[in-house]
Amino acid sequence: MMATTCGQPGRPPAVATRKLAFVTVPATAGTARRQRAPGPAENPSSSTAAAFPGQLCRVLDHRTASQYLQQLDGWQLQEDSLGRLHLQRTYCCRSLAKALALCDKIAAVADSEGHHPDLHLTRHNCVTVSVFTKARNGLTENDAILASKLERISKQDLLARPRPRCPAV
Ligand SMILES: C[C@H](O)[C@H](O)[C@H]1CNC2=NC(N)=NC(=O)C2=N1
Repeated sequence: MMATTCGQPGRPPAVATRKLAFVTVPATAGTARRQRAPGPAENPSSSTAAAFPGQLCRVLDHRTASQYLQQLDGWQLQEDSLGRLHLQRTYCCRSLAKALALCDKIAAVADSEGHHPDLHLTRHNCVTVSVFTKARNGLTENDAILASKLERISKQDLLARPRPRCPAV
């Protein structure tokens, strides 16, 4: 099911569910309930596939965003030059080819979700992933869900091996 994104004319909300597929909405997120867009065969694995009319695509403040961050190991909150919050994480890979293979895996998840990160190749083998909702010019629940799904990508064969620690002298 083609994902829809924030800011599009919302279709009439269907059944609301509280717990998002991959992240738990912090209690302080208010009473906003996630509405799932009706669809011929709702794709449960594409949890950002729901239309987010109105409040559900509300921009998260720093405090709420920080609560999502507690469930996203390795991710950070970054503010860009326009003051917009992004979820950001850098993966360093074994080679440029492996970094591009990781980008390919990320792209497949993003395309299936209809929600996309910015990807930056740095230091020849590192991929910095930056996620925010462009249609809302800020961070929304969709971004936390996408980050959570990117964490589930199998990538151990692509990531740089941890450097052996020098034995204590
Ligand atoms: C038409 C298309 O679904 C929209 O442009 C989607 C594409 N992917 C997206 N990705 C992100 N991060 N934010 C968006 O607002 C967004 N909109």
